[in-house]
Amino acid sequence: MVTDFSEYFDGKVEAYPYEETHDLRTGPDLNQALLPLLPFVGVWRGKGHGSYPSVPEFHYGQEIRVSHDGRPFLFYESRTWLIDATGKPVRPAAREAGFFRPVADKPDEVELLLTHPTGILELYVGRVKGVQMELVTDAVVRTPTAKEVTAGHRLYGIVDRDLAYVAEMAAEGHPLQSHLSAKLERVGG
Ligand code: HEM
Repeated sequence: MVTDFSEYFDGKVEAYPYEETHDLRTGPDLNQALLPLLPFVGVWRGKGHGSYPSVPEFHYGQEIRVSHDGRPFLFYESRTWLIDATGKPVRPAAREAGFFRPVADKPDEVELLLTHPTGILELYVGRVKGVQMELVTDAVVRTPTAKEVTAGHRLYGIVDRDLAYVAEMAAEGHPLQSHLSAKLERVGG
């Protein structure tokens, strides 16, 4: 095993040299394969509402960023925070990040790899129809300490220029059912 790396370091490295953007007016051209997913590129912010049989109803704020670097995939990240009845932040909540991958030669098909800091990895496959995207889990992988999430289903759509979605999950012995719904405004891109 190599333990002396000095021979690999022959000077300073510049910052990452390629541009990434959530704004279609700047940066690299959008890869042609991403055209069906174009409406989702941007920065989105809004409020959502959640529930589950074992969980009291909650409200949350959310920011989603969907960006590209010219290659045929989208980077996706979402941060959420619980809010009270007046909209005041209560605490940070779920966070997730991943990649949307269009399927070559099948413009209406998409794959999504999504990771959660709660020890869960979700692999979604889905379809894009106009400004709607429906995704179902093909696999869910969990660390030994994660909650028992076994399936997910998400429907995203552009509604009146906003990004709206509903998300269902099967977890902790409960069948697939609603956990989240939200509507987010475009705030960037
Ligand atoms: C907008 C994003 C989300 C928000 C704001 C949110 C919020 C919550 C809240 C407040 C709870 C109650 C327990 C707690 O306070 O932590 C909860 C429970 C839970 N959430 Fe979420 N969640 C989100 C997304 C997700 C996602 C994407 C998954 C699965 C991949 C997930 C899986 C779970 C599970 C397994 C539980 C526990 C259910 C049980 O114990 O029966 N959540 N969530």
